[in-house]
Amino acid sequence: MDIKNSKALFSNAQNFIPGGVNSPVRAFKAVGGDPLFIKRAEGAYLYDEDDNRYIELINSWGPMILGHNHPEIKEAVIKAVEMGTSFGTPTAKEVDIAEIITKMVPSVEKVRMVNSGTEATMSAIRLARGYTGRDKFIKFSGNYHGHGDSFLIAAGSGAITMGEPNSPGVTTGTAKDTLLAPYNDLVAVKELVDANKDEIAAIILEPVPGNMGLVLPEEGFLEGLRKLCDEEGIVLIFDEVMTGFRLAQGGAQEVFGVTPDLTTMGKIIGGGMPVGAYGGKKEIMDYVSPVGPVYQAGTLSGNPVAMAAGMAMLNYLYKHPEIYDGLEKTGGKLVAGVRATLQKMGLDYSTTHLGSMYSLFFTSEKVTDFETAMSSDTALFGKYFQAMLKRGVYLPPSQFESLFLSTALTEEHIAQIIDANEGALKEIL
Ligand SMILES: Cc1ncc(COP(=O)(O)O)c(C=O)c1O
Ligand SMILES: N[C@H](C=O)CCC(=O)O
Repeated sequence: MDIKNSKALFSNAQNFIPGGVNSPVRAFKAVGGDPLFIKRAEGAYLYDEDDNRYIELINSWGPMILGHNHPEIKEAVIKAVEMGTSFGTPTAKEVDIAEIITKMVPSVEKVRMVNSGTEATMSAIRLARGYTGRDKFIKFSGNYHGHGDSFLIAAGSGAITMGEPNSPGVTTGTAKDTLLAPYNDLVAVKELVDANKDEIAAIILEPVPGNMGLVLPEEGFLEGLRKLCDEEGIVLIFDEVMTGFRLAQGGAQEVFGVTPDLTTMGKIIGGGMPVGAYGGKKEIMDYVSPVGPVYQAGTLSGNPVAMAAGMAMLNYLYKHPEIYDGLEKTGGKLVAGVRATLQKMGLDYSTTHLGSMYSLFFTSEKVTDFETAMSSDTALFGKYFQAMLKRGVYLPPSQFESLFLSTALTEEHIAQIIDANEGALKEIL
């Protein structure tokens, strides 16, 4: 595969951008080789600067659930740009998007738009603290909530991939208020709550973590957290930046039937533009300024072009609920094919799957938390990644990221990915 243009760009980029990238995992450090510079994308494909074509299994880290350059989203963005790119005033589009979000995610009675998932989680924690008058919160090892200081403690995603789950630069003062529990371990959470009686403002979690690879909640875990939060006056925050509008219109909370107090959103909500949001019970959301005392603001929040993209995406998903069954079937076929190959080759690697999210872990342990995810052979994953890339399939460049499928994938693409998987495993083992 000729990637000389990508190589030249990466070499020059390193002169001006730390590591040559604007987000660490993109640098391919965990899988070796040079990152590909992407020129354009259409449907299920990415095209790099050397005009190589790849079947897409990241989809911009989740947002592109309808594949790339979907005509309805493209048209909405072009129309919005023609009206002006930013006003810094309220707009009709913000009301429309807030209304549709509350319809799709009924636990969200009021919502505030921000510019990224990171802003959404930072704001939600501040709100929970302001509302309860308590300082501490519980997060789960290997869950990732963006790069806010108080979340960069045993963080997943790029933080594990780069070997920095606890980032330097986070003060001891900040870190002391972040309490850590193992994901899926209700007993450990109860012990933490007992040891910090009346001091915990919130429990925040990815209800279905995708940032240590895909991990599923065990039966009763989410329900147990809900009950505990009710008993202890703790705000339960589902970080649905990844799972929101992806696992169902109403996200993981709809799939598992557990209702959080606050929800953080991002990715799909912006249709590919930089958008995040946090919302939930009216009573809590009315603590946000200018109604309440908890301050949060943003020059570009509710940006009209971003809102147009997000609205087109949400409208499409709202009108086409059948896509979720379709994505579940596509995911099911892909994972069945991969499992069949593993069985045929006598391999006991672990797979996880839910709807349009999927992971293959290079470990024989059942992956249920950070510790079991970390038992994966990351060097082998790196070889697998390169072998898949050579076969025209673009995976997330880290063992600790979920794969994301889109509606643009056809049966033929799935068959190609299953073949590539078999070829890649035969090459590396
Ligand atoms: C669950 C989750 N929360 C928060 C974030 C942060 O979002 P962003 O990268 O848009 O800041 C991400 C992804 O980065 C995420 O996957
Ligand atoms: N896993 C991260 C968000 O979901 C990936 C995005 C990034 O770190 O660039």
